Amino acid sequence: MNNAAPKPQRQPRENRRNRAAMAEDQDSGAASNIIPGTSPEPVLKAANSIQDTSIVDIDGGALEGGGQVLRNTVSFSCLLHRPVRVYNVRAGRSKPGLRPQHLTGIMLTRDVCQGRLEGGSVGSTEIQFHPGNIQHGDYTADTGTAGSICLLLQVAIPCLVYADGPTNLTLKGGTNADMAPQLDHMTMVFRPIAEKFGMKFDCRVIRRGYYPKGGGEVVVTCHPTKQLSAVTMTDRGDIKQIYGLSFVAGVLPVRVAHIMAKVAESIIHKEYKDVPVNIDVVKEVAAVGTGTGIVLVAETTTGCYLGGTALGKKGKQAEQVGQEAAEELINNLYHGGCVDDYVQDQIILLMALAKGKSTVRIGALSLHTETAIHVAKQLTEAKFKITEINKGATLIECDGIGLVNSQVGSS
Ligand SMILES: Nc1ncnc2c1ncn2[C@@H]1O[C@H](COP(=O)(O)OP(=O)(O)OP(=O)(O)O)[C@@H](O)[C@H]1O
Repeated sequence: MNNAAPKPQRQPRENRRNRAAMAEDQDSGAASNIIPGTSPEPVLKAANSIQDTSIVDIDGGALEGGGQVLRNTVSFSCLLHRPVRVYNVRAGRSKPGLRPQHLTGIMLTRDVCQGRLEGGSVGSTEIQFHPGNIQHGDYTADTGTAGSICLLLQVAIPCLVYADGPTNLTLKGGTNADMAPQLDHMTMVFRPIAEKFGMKFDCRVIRRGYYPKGGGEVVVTCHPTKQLSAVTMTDRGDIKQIYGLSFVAGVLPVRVAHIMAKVAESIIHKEYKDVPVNIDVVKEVAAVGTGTGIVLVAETTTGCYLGGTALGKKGKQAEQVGQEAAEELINNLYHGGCVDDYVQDQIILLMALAKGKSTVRIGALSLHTETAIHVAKQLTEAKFKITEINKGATLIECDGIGLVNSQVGSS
C-alpha cells in the first residue's frame, strides 16, 4: 500500500473561504420558519449539573467572527444552563448579523431546551439566549432558503445528546451547500468520529436541496447518552480504502457525475496507486433544483475518516469539481492528522464536554478551531493545550469537563 505523502500544495483554508466569499451565504433573505414540536412528557431534571445563572458576554466577532461562534456559544449555553449574550454577531463577515440559517439554528435550539431568545431576527447583531431544560420530542426547522441543514445540526445535535430521550429533527434547507459541510461529509466523515465520543445520530434524506432554492429535507434522529467519552486519535495509520459519492440532480445528465468521479479517481491513483477507490455515481431523483457535487472519504487502518469535497456550479467544469475534491482529500492526508481540516473545529465542543483527556492530531490549526477553543474556554472549565509537532501538524489536548446527562440512566 503506498501511503507516501504527496507534494504539499495546501492553500490556507481561510483563503479558500475568501475565494468563495461571493457566495457569502446560502441565505437569499427569505424568513426562517420554526415549528416547535411536541414533547410528550415534561422534563423533571436539569440536563446537567452546572446551574450558573449569571449572563456571560461573548464577542461574536472574535477571531473567525462567523456563525460558528454563535452556534458553539448557544450549544454550550443550552448544555450548561448558562444564559449568554452574544454581541457583534458575525462581525467578521461582509454582511454581519444573523442570516436566516443562523437564526433558524438558534431558534431550533431554543425550542429543544424550552428556552428564551432575545434579539432573534434576521440582521440582528446582538442576541440573548436563556436556556431551559433539554427535552426530547419531534422538532421541525426550516431555513426557508438554501441555508445549510448541517449547520442547523451543528448547533442542535450536541444539545440533544443531553436530552431525556431520542429526538427526531425534521430539517429543511440546503443539503449540499457551499461554506458548510455537505450532508454526506457530515454522515460519512463527521459522524463516525463523533460516535467515538459517544454522540450518535442517524440521518434519513427525504429530498436533496441545492442553492439557490433549498427545499431539501432530512430527518435526523438523535440519541441521548449519559456522558461523552474522551478520545485519543494520534495515529492516522495507513489508508485502507477511499470511497465516496459523485452526484447530479435536476437537469444535469449523469455523465457529469461520471466525469467528476473519474477525474477524482485518477488523481487519487497517482498518489495512492494501491489503495482501492470506489466512488458511487448517483442521479438524485428526490431533489429540488439542480445541483452537483462530490464527497470523498479516506478510511484508515486506525479508524480515522478524512474527507475531500467539492460542489459544482454554473460555468464550472465537472473536471474541476472532481479535481478540487481529490486535491482537498490528498492535502488532508498529506498533513498526517487524524481528522480533516473541517472536522477539527467541529470536535472541539465534544472534547470540551467529554469526560477525561482527549488527544487529537490534526494538520495546521485553523482559525475556526482556534475560535471554537476560544469559545469553549470562555464557557467551560475545559483545559486545552496546543502543540505544534512540526510545520503543518498539531496536537490538540483537552481535559474535558465530563458533563453528565442526569436525565438518562447509564447507557
Ligand atoms: N467544505 C466543507 N466541508 C465540511 N465542513 C465545512 C466546509 N466548509 C465549512 N465547513 C464547516 O462549516 C462551519 C462554518 O462555520 P462559519 O463560522 O464559517 O459559519 P457559517 O455559519 O457558515 O456562517 P458565516 O461564515 O456566513 O458566518 C465550520 O464548522 C466549518 O468547519
